[in-house]
Amino acid sequence: MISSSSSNRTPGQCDAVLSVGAADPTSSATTRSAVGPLRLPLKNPESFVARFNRIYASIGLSLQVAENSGSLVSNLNLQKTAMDTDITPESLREKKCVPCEGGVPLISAESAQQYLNSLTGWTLDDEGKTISRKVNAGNFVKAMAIMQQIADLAESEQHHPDLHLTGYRTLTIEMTTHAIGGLSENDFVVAAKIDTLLA
Ligand SMILES: C[C@H](O)[C@H](O)[C@H]1CNC2=NC(N)=NC(=O)C2=N1
Repeated sequence: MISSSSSNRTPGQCDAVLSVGAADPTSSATTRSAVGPLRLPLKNPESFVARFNRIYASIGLSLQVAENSGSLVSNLNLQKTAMDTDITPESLREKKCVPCEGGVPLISAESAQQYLNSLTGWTLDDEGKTISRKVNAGNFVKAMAIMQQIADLAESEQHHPDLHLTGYRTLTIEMTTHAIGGLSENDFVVAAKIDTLLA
């Protein structure tokens, strides 16, 4: 039975480790992983995790959810060290967004800070749910052209920013994952690719 350990959690929320390249996220063979809270469906959370692992095993992904609080803490610390060294502008640009209608890991504000180190000019909002970058495009026509480039990128990734053009040339780009009401790795992947567009 999957249970969430802490009383301030919303229903269905647990700690989870998502690994690439190893079935056992605590194994030294694990090369890449992301950790953080995950909101599970309230009905049949076990079958959600089992189905996730069946579907994504073919591309080396595995999801592990904490059964209780204590045991995962040391694993999380171990994974966090591995994850911090994995995030680079290059590694983010190489990734492709994961189709998302919920069920992707939510990235904590603390992990978001690690990701931000690989981006240019992006800031995290106070709630830790959105990252944004403000750009002076020079003039209105250039701002519109940048918006179109970002739109093409977002379509190819199937992950979309909120774009605000104000004061005729100031573009504010916001990334959040609407399906989970916060940040997922998709936001940082698109942000890194936008950085390349703007460089
Ligand atoms: C299936 C498809 O990936 C989803 O509907 C996408 C589309 N683009 C999206 N973009 C963003 N920013 N958040 C989402 O949750 C989202 N959902």
